[in-house]
Amino acid sequence: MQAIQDEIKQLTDQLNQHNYRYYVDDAPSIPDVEYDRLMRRLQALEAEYPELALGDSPTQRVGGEALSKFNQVTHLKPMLSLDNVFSEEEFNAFYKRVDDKLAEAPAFCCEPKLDGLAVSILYRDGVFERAATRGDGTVGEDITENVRTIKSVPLRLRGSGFPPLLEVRGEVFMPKAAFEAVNDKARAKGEKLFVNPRNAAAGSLRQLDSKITASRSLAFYAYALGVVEPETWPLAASHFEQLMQLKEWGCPVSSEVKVCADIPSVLAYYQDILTRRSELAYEIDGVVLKVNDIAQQQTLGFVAKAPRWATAYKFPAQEEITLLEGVDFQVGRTGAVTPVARLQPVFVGGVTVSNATLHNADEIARLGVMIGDSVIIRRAGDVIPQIVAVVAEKRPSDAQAIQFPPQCPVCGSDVERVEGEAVARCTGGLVCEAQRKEAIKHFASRKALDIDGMGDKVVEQLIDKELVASPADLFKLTASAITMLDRMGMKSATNLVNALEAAKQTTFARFLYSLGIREVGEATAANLANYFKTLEKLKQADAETFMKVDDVGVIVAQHLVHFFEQSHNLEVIDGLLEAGVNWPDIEEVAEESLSLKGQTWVLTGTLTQLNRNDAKAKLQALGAKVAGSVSKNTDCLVAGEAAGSKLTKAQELGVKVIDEAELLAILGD
Ligand SMILES: NC(=O)c1ccc[n+]([C@@H]2O[C@H](COP(=O)([O-])OP(=O)(O)OC[C@H]3O[C@@H](n4cnc5c(N)ncnc54)[C@H](O)[C@@H]3O)[C@@H](O)[C@H]2O)c1
Ligand SMILES: [Zn+2]
Repeated sequence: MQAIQDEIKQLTDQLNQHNYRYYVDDAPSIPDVEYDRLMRRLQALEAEYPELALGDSPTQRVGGEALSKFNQVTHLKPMLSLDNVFSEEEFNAFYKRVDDKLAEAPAFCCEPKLDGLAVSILYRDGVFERAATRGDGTVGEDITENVRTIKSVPLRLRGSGFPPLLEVRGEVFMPKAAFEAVNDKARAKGEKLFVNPRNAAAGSLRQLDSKITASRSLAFYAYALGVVEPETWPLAASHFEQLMQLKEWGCPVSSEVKVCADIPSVLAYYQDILTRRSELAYEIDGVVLKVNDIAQQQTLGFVAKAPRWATAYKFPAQEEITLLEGVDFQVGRTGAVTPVARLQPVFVGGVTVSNATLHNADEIARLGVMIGDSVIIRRAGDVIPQIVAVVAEKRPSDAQAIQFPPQCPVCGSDVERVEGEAVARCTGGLVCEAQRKEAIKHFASRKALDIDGMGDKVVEQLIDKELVASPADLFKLTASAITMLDRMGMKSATNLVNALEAAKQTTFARFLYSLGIREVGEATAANLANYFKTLEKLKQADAETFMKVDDVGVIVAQHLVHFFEQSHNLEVIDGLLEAGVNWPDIEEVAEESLSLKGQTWVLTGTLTQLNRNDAKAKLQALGAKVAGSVSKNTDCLVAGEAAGSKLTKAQELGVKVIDEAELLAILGD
């Protein structure tokens, strides 16, 4: 008996604490299902041992206290909660309880259970007068100014026939799109996110500054009449007709509201809404089933905190609680190292979830999550499962911080995280199995070694069939090996071998670019080639020397140093040189003797003989800077075929313009 008493006390305290966080702070620390489990346990104990129920039992009370920062409003008629059922069996039991008390079988008005918060809005002579939260059901908070900002709430009723005093009750909620937008904004600022649209709606509505509420895109659906004065005012005799009446007066009502006459049609309604749940523009957590006939409702009456004539038939939860057992690190095809949460498997959103992405180090820091923590998982619709919060009070004493591995779990290369960047990356682009396909696609691409016929599909097959593991392997391919690929005859295979042979003849700039060093694009590669002239000199450079090159700042310099420090990268380079990749020497010319030294050139239109990148590299080799747009500082514009706005601008500014033939002459080609 003592044990039961202790458990009741513990559950009561716990639930009251959770109520406070949920209703007062708008910041629940456990998911609703967990709360519902605790509540059901307490209800079961109190039913068995009524004498042990405590005076402050949450089973007997609605919601939470009204916040004192708002003016308080006493409701003219209490705002109650709803009982709930979680299964067809429980629904049948509810139906039976209702049916037993009625002379005639009930029909139900079925409505989506919007996941927001209840508000009461008073209209006097059709004019919006006052709005309040439900609060503890008796006393709510005055949020008139905030509700006034919600566009779907009418400030004046339409038409005629409304009573002199009309209370409209309904749900204020945040549509899914607005929820995503609010959280995206908060994420960008590194602020705390709202766990779900309900919390976002509650947090946005219960603001002292109604400007904040106005900025949050809240919406409203009416779902009931409250007080009507005079009481004798003629009203429709069914709940559904009353809702349609509200709609005529200008109050928005969900278009999903429907009357179902028997059990099978109620169950079909439930299934239908559940199936379409993820398509709806707003979050719902079930359907609400209300005895439609008002006279029947009156016969049934109320229990402590809810009507007997209605119930919420809840959907499977989209948020659950589980344990973070560990974190694995996955390497993506671009080298991004992504932490993936390994979870104790949990059934949520209709599936069993055992993994969730943790995105990156910033996300881990924002959540403050540790291994061993209890975490709240959210899986809504087809969206990938997310860890939305940590249940701080459940943290075990041996919880461990999440450490990013210093080395790539796939290839062992260093993992680097550049300051100011969220993503950590494996630096072994050329050797990392995870990145192999992307690295070799890049190596073969047009601006790199430009291997004709070596498209993405070909690269993927070469790697999948294990014909190629590193760039140097490409040059060992024989035509007969290549014919093993899909749709590769002897002729195309021979062409590809020839293209590989031709691609060995390259330029130093292209070669550097082909290595895929982070943030070394073609322009930077060209600048590096021109500056260092030889691979030997470049390999030995330190960060300071790299930074003397145009376009190379601290970060790129670090990437370069890091790249050439790692022996496996040097091995790949040696392999390529051995395979015969070569380039003409860049002549050691005195800087001053460069013919285009100090000039700024711009290329536009289509060049027919040279490709744009080669033209650029050659101009740079002569000392010119090649810019992307024309300004008064431009020395010369090369206008290819079909040149457009840049040509017009150059002419306007009086900049010298030449065509491709003249360019070729200057380049000496
Ligand atoms: N996670 C937590 O810590 C925590 C704490 C407290 C409460 N809760 C959650 O809140 C629930 C209890 O809250 P509650 O008392 O507000 O009950 P409820 O949300 O289960 O049901 C009543 C409410 O449903 C809403 N509603 C939506 N659509 C409606 C419609 N068409 N017709 C009528 N009402 C509609 C109204 O706001 C009404 O007040 C719990 O079951 C739990 O899931 C969670
Ligand atoms: Zn790697």
